[in-house]
Amino acid sequence: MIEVKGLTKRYGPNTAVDGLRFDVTPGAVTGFLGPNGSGKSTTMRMIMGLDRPDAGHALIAGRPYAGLRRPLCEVGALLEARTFHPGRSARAHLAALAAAADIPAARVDEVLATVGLSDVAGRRAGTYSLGMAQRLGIAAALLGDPGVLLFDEPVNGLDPEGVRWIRDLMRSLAAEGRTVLLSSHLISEMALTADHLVVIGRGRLLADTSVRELTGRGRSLEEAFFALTESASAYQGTAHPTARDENASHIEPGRNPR
Ligand SMILES: Nc1ncnc2c1ncn2[C@@H]1O[C@H](COP(=O)(O)OP(=O)(O)OP(=O)(O)O)[C@@H](O)[C@H]1O
Repeated sequence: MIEVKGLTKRYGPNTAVDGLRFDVTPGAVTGFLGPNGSGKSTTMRMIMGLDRPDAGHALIAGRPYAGLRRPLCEVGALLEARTFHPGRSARAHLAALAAAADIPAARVDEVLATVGLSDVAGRRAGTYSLGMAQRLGIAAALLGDPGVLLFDEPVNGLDPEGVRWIRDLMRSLAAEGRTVLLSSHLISEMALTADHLVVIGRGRLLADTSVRELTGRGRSLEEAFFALTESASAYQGTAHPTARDENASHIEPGRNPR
C-alpha cells in the first residue's frame, strides 16, 4: 500500500505538486497519468524519499521511505533509466546492490532472467540501448522481491515485444498481491494494463477511479483523459504546419489541414 497524504512540492514560484492525496492499493495496477509537467515524477520521487515535500507526506506499507528497515525488500522503483555505472556489467551492478542490501547473490541471475538480459549480463551496461537500460532498471527494482513497486515510464525505449512484456509483468506482479504504481504516456497501453487510475494536472488530483469508470465517460479512455486534462495541460502544441510548409498559405487560419 502507498498512501499519499497532502503532498506538496514547490520549486521557487512553481508549485509542482499541490496537496495531492490518494492511496495505491495492493493486488492491482494503478496507472498514474497526467500531461507533461503535471508532477508525476516529482510525486514518485517524494514517495521514494528522493525529494523532500514542502507539506504532506507519503507512506509505504505504513512508513515513510526513511523509516523502512530493508528498503530494497519493501519497495522497488524504476524512476530513471541509466542509474548505473556505465563501466560496470549489468551482473556486477546488480550484485553490488544485492550485497549492500544483504540480498542473496542467487537473486541476481533470477532477475536478469526475468527481464531477459541473461545473455548480455556480462557486457558493460554503458553499451546498452535505452530499452536494455530500462530492463536493467526493472531488474534492480525487482531484486529485493518487494511488495510495492513504482515504475516511471517503463516502456520508454522498448520495442513492441518489450511493451507487451511490461504489460504482462505489471499484471503478474499485481496478481501476486503487490502494489504497482505505473506512469506512462501511452494511454492505449494504460487501458490494457491498469485496473485503476490516478490522474493529475498541474500537481492536483483530477481523478482517482477505475479504468472502466473513466473510459465510460467518453468514447475511449483517451477521450476521457483529454476531457479531464484539457484545462490542465501546460504545454499544448498545435496541428498547424510550420512556415516552411509550402502549402501553409493555402490553409485557412484555425483550420486543421488534415
Ligand atoms: N529539480 C527541479 N527544479 C525545478 N523545477 C522542477 C524540478 N523538477 C521538476 N520541476 C518542475 O516541476 C513540474 C513537474 O515536473 P515533473 O517532472 O514531476 O512532471 P511529470 O508529470 O513527471 O512530467 P513528464 O510527463 O513530462 O515526465 C514541472 O513544471 C517541472 O519543470
